Amino acid sequence: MVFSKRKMKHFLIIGVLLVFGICFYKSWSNPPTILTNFKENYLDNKHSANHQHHSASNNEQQQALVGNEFYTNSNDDAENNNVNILNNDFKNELNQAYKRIDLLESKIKELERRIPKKHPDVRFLNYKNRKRILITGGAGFVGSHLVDVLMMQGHEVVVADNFFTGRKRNVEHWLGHENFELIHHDIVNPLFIEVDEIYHLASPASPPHYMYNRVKTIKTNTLGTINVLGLAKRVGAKVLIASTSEVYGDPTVHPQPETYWGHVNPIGPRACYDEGKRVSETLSYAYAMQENVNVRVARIFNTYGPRMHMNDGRVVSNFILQALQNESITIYGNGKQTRSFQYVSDLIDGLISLMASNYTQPVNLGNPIERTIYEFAEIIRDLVGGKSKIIQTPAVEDDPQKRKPDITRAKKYLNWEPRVPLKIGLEKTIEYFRKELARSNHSQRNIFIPDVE
Ligand SMILES: O=c1ccn([C@@H]2O[C@H](COP(=O)(O)OP(=O)(O)O[C@H]3OC[C@@H](O)[C@H](O)[C@H]3O)[C@@H](O)[C@H]2O)c(=O)[nH]1
Repeated sequence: MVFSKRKMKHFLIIGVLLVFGICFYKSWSNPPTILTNFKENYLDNKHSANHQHHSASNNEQQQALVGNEFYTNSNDDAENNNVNILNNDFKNELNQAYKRIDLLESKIKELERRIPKKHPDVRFLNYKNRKRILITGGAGFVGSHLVDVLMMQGHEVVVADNFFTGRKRNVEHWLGHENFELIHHDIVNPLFIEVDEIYHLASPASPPHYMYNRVKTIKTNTLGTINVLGLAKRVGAKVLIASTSEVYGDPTVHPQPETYWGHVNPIGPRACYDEGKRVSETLSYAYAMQENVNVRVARIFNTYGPRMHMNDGRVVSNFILQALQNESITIYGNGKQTRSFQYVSDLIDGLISLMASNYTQPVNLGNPIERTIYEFAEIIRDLVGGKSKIIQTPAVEDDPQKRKPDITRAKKYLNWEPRVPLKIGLEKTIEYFRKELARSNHSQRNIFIPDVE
């Protein structure tokens, strides 16, 4: 049988209408559970709302329809329970989603705070006056403050750091600046770059840090210094070696002038650092005499200030953190041992003056105002204003009993002396640690591990 095109079209339309009709009838007479509930309850509620609550506003009626009561009016308990569970699950999920959004927002805010809005305005130096300066350990406490000053002066600064005690955070405000470069490099391995000056600060400096891996501390101060002096020799750079008051050991001369040869235990727990620095000085003068390398040696005394590590372990950070948290302030030994503390900005001025000078012998850089460790604990407790007790714990081995720099040389050849009073410097440092504590408590609370798949 042959149908015309027109008839075929009619059959097709009738067929489609039939299929739709059957589907519609089925879904209305036997709809899924939730639809059934909705249909019945909607009609029931509408009916009772019309008859019993004529005065209720439209708003109230709507709330009755969409709220929990909507489901509790159902006759089918099992279905009703299922719907309640679904409803609670949905609410829980929604609450969790809100919490996650809150956490994400606080995380984003924290990240935004860390993105520098704009680099600090540095001075412009012309090609003739601008130097390319390498700072080993430039992401550390002292190094990063030196970076700031040299960058502000308009120089090009290259930081090489292995981030053992240094932190990217200390220099992150310079990342992306055209005059700044950060290299993840351990100076125990040679470095081949072109520079005019080198500040060699790379080495852990706090006793617990330098004792943590003694062999590595010796390598850094011997092989590391050889690599720096070799680089200086190759490219004709001037180099400043960061030495330490620890080269005087537990001194028998007081205060300590640079001419004093020291009193060091070569096999004691501090030897990796103090003997390491003594070899570092020896290497510097060997390269100066034999290879004509232009060296400067700074003997740095106890220094404190912002950007010290929370886990630094030295007396200033320990006492401040203990006082801020109302914990006991722990003195190692009887507290009669002395130290002289300089603020970090004074040290940076001294380092830059020494590099710029023609003076090639070692120079002490430190604050000559001496205090016992017990006095120091009291000063910090009073400045912080807490109620910490001051307690004594066992003395540490080979702890130098007296230390105070003779700064006659620095005054004479560098025209340098410390300017920041202890109280002012400590207040800035306390403020820094207060913020660090708040920050670490905050980030501990907000540890966020996304579980989105
Ligand atoms: O919690 C503490 C920490 C330290 N101390 C004492 O405080 C004094 C200073 O100790 P630090 O650990 O701060 O530093 P030290 O003077 O021993 O060594 C420092 O010397 C000069 C720098 O070159 C070095 O950075 C560092 O080695 C020591 O007598 C130490 O025993 C405490 O009584 N309690």
